[in-house]
Amino acid sequence: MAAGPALVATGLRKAYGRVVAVESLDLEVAAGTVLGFLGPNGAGKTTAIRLLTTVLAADSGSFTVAGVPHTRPAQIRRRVGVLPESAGYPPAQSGEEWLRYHAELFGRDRADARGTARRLLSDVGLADRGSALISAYSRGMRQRLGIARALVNDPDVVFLDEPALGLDPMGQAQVLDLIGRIARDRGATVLLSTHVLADVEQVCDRVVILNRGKVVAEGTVAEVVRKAAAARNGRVRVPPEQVERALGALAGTEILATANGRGSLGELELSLPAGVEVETAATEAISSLLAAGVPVLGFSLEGGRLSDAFLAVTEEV
Ligand SMILES: Nc1ncnc2c1ncn2[C@@H]1O[C@H](COP(=O)(O)OP(=O)(O)OP(=O)(O)O)[C@@H](O)[C@H]1O
Repeated sequence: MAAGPALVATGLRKAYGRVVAVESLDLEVAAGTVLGFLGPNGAGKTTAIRLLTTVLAADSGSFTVAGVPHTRPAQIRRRVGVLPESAGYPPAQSGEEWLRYHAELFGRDRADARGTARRLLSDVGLADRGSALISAYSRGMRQRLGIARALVNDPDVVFLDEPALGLDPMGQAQVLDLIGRIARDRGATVLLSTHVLADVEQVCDRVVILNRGKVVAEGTVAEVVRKAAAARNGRVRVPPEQVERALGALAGTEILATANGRGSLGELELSLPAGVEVETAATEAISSLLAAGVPVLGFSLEGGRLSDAFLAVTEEV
């Protein structure tokens, strides 16, 4: 594993004729990260992956993968693994034959290639199906075989373009588990392009959201949510006989509190006016309640979701 960031892109641009697919991509991804690479249809994700894996040449800009500059594409190809958006599989080969073939392409001798193929089949949960023809594999098995192929050269950076597309819930869970293990057990960096935001919340350390070929949000899931779609509503629970006193205490803060609905049970609904910073307001509300002698039995803010943040930064204006 190279020291330093796994991926760095600066001002990367690619146009297809008059369609600018990637306008100016700036990216820095620390080694070992599982990065969610998000964006609406046509945002430029697949094009960016093709650029970073040297399948396509950029119009301008520069990048490094595992410290290797884009001017050395052959060297980059040895350091990356790719599951393309629509991977093709030879139906008349077995999973093991196909993986062995790819291991040999990366220069392994026959015995080594066979060992690698068997180990990878086991890693992706296909150990007992290695000798079956790929044509007999389910879609989920094919996706896992495709991920195994992406790992055949023990890559530093693995690019997965929609790996769980079209899979049933069991297949999706297996692929997600596999992605987590690629980073944990191999120390590899994973760039995961997907539209399934719940998957991203589950496995990704960080996210990048692209829109119209540009990065429009970047950070941990929590950071992106906080910046783009922070919680604006919440609830506090106090002893029912303290509701009036609690309302009085909160009246002096920036949070708007009401005792609608479940007030008789001691539950107050809270809402934060636009522009009020969440952490500050929450701390102020709890301090005011405690200073007024009102016990706080529960306090929650309805967390903004990644999907809210995604819509906030990508919706058309
Ligand atoms: N080979 C091509 N020739 C012409 N235009 C292309 C080509 N490939 C992509 N485009 C255009 O470039 C833009 C970005 O496409 P790209 O496939 O990179 O987006 P994406 O974010 O991967 O989308 P999706 O989520 O739908 O897969 C789109 O407007 C698309 O129509």
